[in-house]
Amino acid sequence: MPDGTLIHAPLDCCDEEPGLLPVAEARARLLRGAVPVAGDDILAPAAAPGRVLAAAPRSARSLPPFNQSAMDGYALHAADLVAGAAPRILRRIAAGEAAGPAIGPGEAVRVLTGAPVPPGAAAVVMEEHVALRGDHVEPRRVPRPGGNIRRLGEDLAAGDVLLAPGTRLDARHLALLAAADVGQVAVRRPVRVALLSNGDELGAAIRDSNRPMLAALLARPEVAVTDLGILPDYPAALAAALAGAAGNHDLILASGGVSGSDADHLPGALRAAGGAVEVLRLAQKPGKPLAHGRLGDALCLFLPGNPLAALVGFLTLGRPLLARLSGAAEEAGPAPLAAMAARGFARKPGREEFLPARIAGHDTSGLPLVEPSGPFGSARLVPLAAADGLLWVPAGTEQVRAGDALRFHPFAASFGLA
Ligand SMILES: Nc1nc2c(c(=O)[nH]1)N[C@H]1C(S)=C(S)[C@@H](COP(=O)(O)OP(=O)(O)OC[C@H]3O[C@@H](n4cnc5c(N)ncnc54)[C@H](O)[C@@H]3O)O[C@H]1N2
Ligand code: MOO
Repeated sequence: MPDGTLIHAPLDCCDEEPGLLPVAEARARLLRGAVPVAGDDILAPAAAPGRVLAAAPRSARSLPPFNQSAMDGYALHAADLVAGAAPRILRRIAAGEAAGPAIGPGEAVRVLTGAPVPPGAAAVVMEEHVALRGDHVEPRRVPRPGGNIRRLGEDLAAGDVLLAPGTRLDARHLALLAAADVGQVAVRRPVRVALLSNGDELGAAIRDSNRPMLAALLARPEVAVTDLGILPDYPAALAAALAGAAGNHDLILASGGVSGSDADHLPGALRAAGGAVEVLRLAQKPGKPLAHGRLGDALCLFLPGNPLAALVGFLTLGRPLLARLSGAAEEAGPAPLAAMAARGFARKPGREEFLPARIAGHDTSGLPLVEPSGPFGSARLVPLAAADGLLWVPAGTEQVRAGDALRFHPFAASFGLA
């Protein structure tokens, strides 16, 4: 855990600065102090998309709930699964109707997709594969035993576990829960996040772009946000706001005022409020300065002020931290896609880099060809808005050449951005 110490690495250089912390190590440190929120909500599944399961729901029924026809056709007895058979059609069963009595040799039943097949039926022959002669059916293609019948319980037995705790419920899970007749699920209560921006300049000379960006990133069913607005560069006011928020939030998320200058007050304010804080300098570009800590039961994550740096810090560290707090099983997020550099560019080695990039085309195998969407700058929002995702460049790379294999985080797939 952070111990209240402010760590100031030397500021005399930038990308070659020694001792920068790898992002993976920073993520591990943040997650070490984070446990899922305690407390469940009991909800109807339809009210719970996006929420994280706290307990494993069990199926209230077997699936399929009875032997069911998978096709429009004719249910046949095992004795009639031979060439030349011509059983008599006894009746018709549609989906939702009762199966009725058993059939014997020489007997068939007209069945529609989803209908129960009668006892004694060994297979269903599709209607396209028969000839009808009066009230007799002649299979032209003999189905294999069991053919076109979905067997009772072949997918699930009543009482089976449907989903693991930690599952973030999405449309697929809602369909399964509905089919299995699950009326209620236990989900973790939302993670309570207090969001603030820090800086005297905000709202006047500079508009606050980080708060709406972070609020949009936090606008998810498993998160409940309190917007604390813009707080001034006044340590006592900052400390009071942090102390006030800590009592009833799981996470205080801020941006600005972390890089350690005489105008950066957030880490000091957290200490003054009685919290523990660790200021990090990450081998990440953008998003080098960052602080994290704890005040009472609330975790704190202070992102850098430059908007692109705040975004990258949120995506690489804030997202996994929120996932941990929410109890979600997936923490690292999806792996980046394989991509290829559409053109070359030089860079300073030393920090792994997340560059706003666009997909310029695809190679013959479908691999995306990506290139920076504009000049880089951690305060530049225009190339970010024009990007399709973030291109990831390893820390050691000095020169990217056209055709180089790269990794690319599409905004939608990797970060859930619309
Ligand atoms: N001497 C050094 N200066 C800086 C370093 C460094 O290592 N040595 N690091 C630079 C890097 S990298 C970043 S990123 C920033 C981070 O600074 P802070 O987190 O302390 O943020 P501020 O100084 O408060 O603001 C930086 C920049 O961002 C603007 N800002 C702040 N909040 C918002 C907001 N909510 N919406 C829009 N813009 C915001 C602020 O006005 C500043 O322009 O430090 C570098 N400096
Ligand atoms: O790394 Mo800063 O975070 O470049 O903007």
